[in-house]
Amino acid sequence: MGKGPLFKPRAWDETKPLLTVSGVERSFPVGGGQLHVLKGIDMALYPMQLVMLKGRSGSGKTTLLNMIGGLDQPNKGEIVFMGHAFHQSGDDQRTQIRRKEIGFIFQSFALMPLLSAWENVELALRMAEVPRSEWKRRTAHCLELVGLGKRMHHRPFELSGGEQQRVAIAKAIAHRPCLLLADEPTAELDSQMGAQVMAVFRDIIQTEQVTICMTTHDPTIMEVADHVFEMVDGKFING
Ligand SMILES: Nc1ncnc2c1ncn2[C@@H]1O[C@H](COP(=O)(O)OP(=O)(O)OP(=O)(O)O)[C@@H](O)[C@H]1O
Repeated sequence: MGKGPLFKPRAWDETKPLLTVSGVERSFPVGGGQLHVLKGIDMALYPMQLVMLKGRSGSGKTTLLNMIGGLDQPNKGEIVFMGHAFHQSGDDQRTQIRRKEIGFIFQSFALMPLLSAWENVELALRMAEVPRSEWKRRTAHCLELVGLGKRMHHRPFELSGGEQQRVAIAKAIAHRPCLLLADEPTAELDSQMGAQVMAVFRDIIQTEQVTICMTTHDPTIMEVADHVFEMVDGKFING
């Protein structure tokens, strides 16, 4: 294993946003017309915040999350992430920034079924081109962080839904992103497992100094947010 600190602490200025969304609009061509999904979104994410997006099904939460993560671009408006203008940059440029600085978690856990928890996390490090010499230490650290120190060599089918989601979290933070985006991460879990996942989120915000932006429908989950944005008809009704 490597020597020295696992990583340098980040020098965040917590008063400066990590990401800003200004006047963002997004529509999709549907049946010869345009479906206006986002109609002028403004938001800011600050370092080490836990932010939630709520809104009825189809209100545009996933569409917004995709744009924040650089997977899609707005028709109008600006998205600036750590000084990078996502609304003006090309696919390759956004992909590079995303690989380095952003982690994704989905409702279904997106694990490789034949690989153990350990191998799943290692795969994420390989994909992010983290030097091989760091894999062992980082993998052990991430799995311990999500409370799976004793289940490192289990494969997904040998783990509960909550444990699988925690492997997915370990995988998403392995390359040490500063922004973690999660689309309904607790939707397939019972309330106890959902609460465990939220406790892990709270923990990694501190230990990894990461910002988390997630969507949810669950009012009890929203109680632990630093800020909740509510989307109605393509706009936020609170700021
Ligand atoms: N690529 C696309 N082409 C056409 N329509 C799309 C596209 N992506 C999303 N939409 C439409 O935009 C609307 C918003 O979808 P979105 O997935 O963002 O909603 P959501 O709030 O995340 O919903 P849910 O809570 O059900 O996940 C929906 O009506 C959807 O059908």
